[in-house]
Amino acid sequence: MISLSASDAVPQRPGAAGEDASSVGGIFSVAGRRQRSAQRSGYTYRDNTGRSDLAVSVQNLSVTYRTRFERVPTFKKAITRRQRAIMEIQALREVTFDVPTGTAMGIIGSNGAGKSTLLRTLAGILPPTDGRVEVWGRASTLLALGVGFNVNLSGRENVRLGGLAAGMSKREVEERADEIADWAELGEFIDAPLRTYSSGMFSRLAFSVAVHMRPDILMVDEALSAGDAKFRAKADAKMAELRQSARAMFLVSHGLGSIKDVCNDCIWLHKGRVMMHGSPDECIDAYTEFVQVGKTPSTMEEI
Ligand SMILES: Nc1ncnc2c1ncn2[C@@H]1O[C@H](COP(=O)(O)OP(=O)(O)OP(=O)(O)O)[C@@H](O)[C@H]1O
Repeated sequence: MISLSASDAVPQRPGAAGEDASSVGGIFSVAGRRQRSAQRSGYTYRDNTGRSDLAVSVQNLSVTYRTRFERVPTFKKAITRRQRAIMEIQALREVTFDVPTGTAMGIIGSNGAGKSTLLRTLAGILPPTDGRVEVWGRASTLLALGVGFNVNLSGRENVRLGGLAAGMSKREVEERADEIADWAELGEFIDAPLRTYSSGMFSRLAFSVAVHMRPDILMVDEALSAGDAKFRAKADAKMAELRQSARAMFLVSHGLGSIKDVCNDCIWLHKGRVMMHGSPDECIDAYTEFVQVGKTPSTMEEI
């Protein structure tokens, strides 16, 4: 999983070489301003009334990260002159697919395949370097756990912050803050600063905020891994419920079992390219064969 805030990488796109990735996003939920901001760059957010058949359309999408770093090759050169270097990483290469309404799409692939990058681009957090992304409806994303949270604020205050950042009005946030806090089942910790939370408590709060946005499109990136068994069961039930009401759902996971359980469509990415788009069964079969692992209980949980 990647960190949104700590990155010095810049997703490269024509005419925008200096823009910082964090300026178009950086929190677990995206709506309104961020989606409109990304709109200028090949990402188009439309309201959910535009089309009934499609939730997302991705055409020839490429994303390249550009990272600047100081290179200090020798002691002598370090004294005389620092060298600046730029590293380019092509995270997605000409990715094309459509997502009909009602789809729960699993995204699988090895480490570094481009799964999180794809999700972040669909959410409008990263602008495409090339190609187009069209999204019909409000996306609520659960990308990296707790990214965007302020650890010095209480859980309740973060709920309000998260809601506003996700594009909810102040009234909506006030109306739903208690419900979100209750669902997370944090007891009196809800009023304690986040720095006192365990990672599982963090994940409960982040998940609760994301799913209570009543998103048209829900994006989940291995978010449930930190929760305990009871929380995972509750989160699974919530995801099943959302799958009925949301226009589409995306799930990135190394747990192939959850992809199989939750999803009805799948994409297998490898080195930024789509290797296969098909049913979860087909993609998991091809992927496990490709990486030469059997479908044992442990590999279905984690590859
Ligand atoms: N902020 C960044 N700056 C520079 N390169 C990045 C950044 N984030 C991702 N990358 C690179 O982009 C490629 C795709 O990364 P990404 O995180 O999308 O893969 P992933 O499939 O989600 O991996 P994992 O399963 O390990 O979480 C990798 O080569 C990675 O090194």
